[in-house]
Parts: sequence; structure tokens; C-alpha cells
Amino acid sequence: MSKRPEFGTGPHVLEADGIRLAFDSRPVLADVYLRVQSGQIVGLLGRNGSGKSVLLQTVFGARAVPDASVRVNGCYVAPAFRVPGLVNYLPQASLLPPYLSIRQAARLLRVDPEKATASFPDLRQQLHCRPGELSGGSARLLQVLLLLHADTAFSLFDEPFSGIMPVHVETLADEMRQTKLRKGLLLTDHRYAEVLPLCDVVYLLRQGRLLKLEGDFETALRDYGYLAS
Ligand SMILES: Nc1ncnc2c1ncn2[C@@H]1O[C@H](COP(=O)(O)OP(=O)(O)OP(=O)(O)O)[C@@H](O)[C@H]1O
Repeated sequence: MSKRPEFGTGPHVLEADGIRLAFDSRPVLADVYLRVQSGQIVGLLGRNGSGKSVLLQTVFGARAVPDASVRVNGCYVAPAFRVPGLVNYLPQASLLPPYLSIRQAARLLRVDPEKATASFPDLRQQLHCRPGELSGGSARLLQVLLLLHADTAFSLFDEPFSGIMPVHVETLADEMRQTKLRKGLLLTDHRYAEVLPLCDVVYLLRQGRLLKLEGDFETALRDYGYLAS
């Protein structure tokens, strides 16, 4: 039924639809359709509990949802994380094993840690540290950088800016703009002021439906009650 996707130089299109999910008969996602392509940063916004994290988990394949269809270049992938070079994912919680230094974790991901931290001189002093020895913000930033620099067609980030100080958020946003030249990024984060200028496409998850915002994103977010009017 399903063919394995071809991963050449791209561009690639990642699509997910038919995603319906309920907890204790309480609907969270109702037939969601999502699309990300190489060269794009796609933002996913929504109120607390609207289902952003479970949607990212479903696209990545960490959460099995019956009838969910996740496709790359039109070919079904289930789960997506099993396809070499397709996608990596940063969950809300820490990703890195506590017993590995950042340098060792980078080696596992086949990332050059010096290159990944080139724009963050203070982080380069900390590559020998294990996650538990780092501040929360530094640990978060290092994880985002490792996944950005890993050689996958797509990266999914659940709250990549969480705990990161403003001056580094700006530099990280620039890194993401550079990275989208070679991959597609899907991110969710409540720091909308940083997210909106970064994104080519913005979705709002609302009452289980995914709305693709048109026109001025901030105005639309006020109209839908995600931002105070
Ligand atoms: N394993 C689970 N069992 C029951 N309910 C769950 C489970 N996982 C998530 N939920 C519920 O699903 C809904 C969506 O959760 P999710 O974590 O995806 O929200 P979110 O949009 O990422 O929220 P936030 O912005 O607060 O991070 C919430 O109401 C949550 O309580």
C-alpha cells in the first residue's frame, strides 16, 4: 500500500490529516490537516490544553492515532520517526539522556557541536557538561541547536524558546531562518511576538480544528481570542 519516500535534495512536503483524538470521550483533535514544506517555518499556536503537543507527537509518530495519515511527498509514513533522515522532534520535556555530555549527544546525532554553537560563544564552554549540570535555558537552547543542525528533512519543536533569555532567542530565531534554507520547521511556542515574524505559515489550533491564519496574524489571533483584544 505505502511506498517508502525518496529523500534526495528536496524540496519535501510533510502532511498530516485525519487526526482525531479524544481523551475519556473528550475530543481534543477533530480531523486536523497540517502541511509543512522544505523552506518553511510553520507556527502552531493555541490556548493551553488545545492539543498542540499531542498533535506534534502524532505527526512524529510517538503517539499512535487510528486513521491518522502522515505523508511525505505523498507517501505514507507511520511512524515518521522510523524513516531515516526524515524528522526529529524536541518534546516539551528534555530530550537528552542525563548521562551523556552535550558533546557525546551531538556525536550520536552526527552533529558537529562546535558548528552548532558557533553563534553562541558562551555555550561552547559548556559542551563537556551533562544536561543536569546546565541551567534550564542553556540546556534547552543546546537541544534546539543540536536538532536544528542534525541532518533531517524536518524538525518539530515543542516550545523551543522556553526559558531562553531574550538575546539568545533573537540569535536562535536567526539560526532557524538559516536552517529553513535546507529543511522545514514546525514549532509551537507561546512566545508569539518571536514566533509570528519567524513564520511563513501560522496555524491556530482551536476547539480541535486547525485554522490556517490569513492576513495579519496578530489581528487574527485577537479575533480568535488567543491574544487579548
Ligand atoms: N495522556 C493523556 N491522558 C489524558 N489527557 C491527556 C493526555 N495527554 C494530553 N491530554 C489532554 O489533552 C489536551 C491537550 O494537551 P496538550 O499537552 O497537547 O496541550 P497543549 O496545547 O500542548 O497545551 P500547552 O500550551 O499548555 O502546552 C489537554 O486537555 C490535556 O489534558
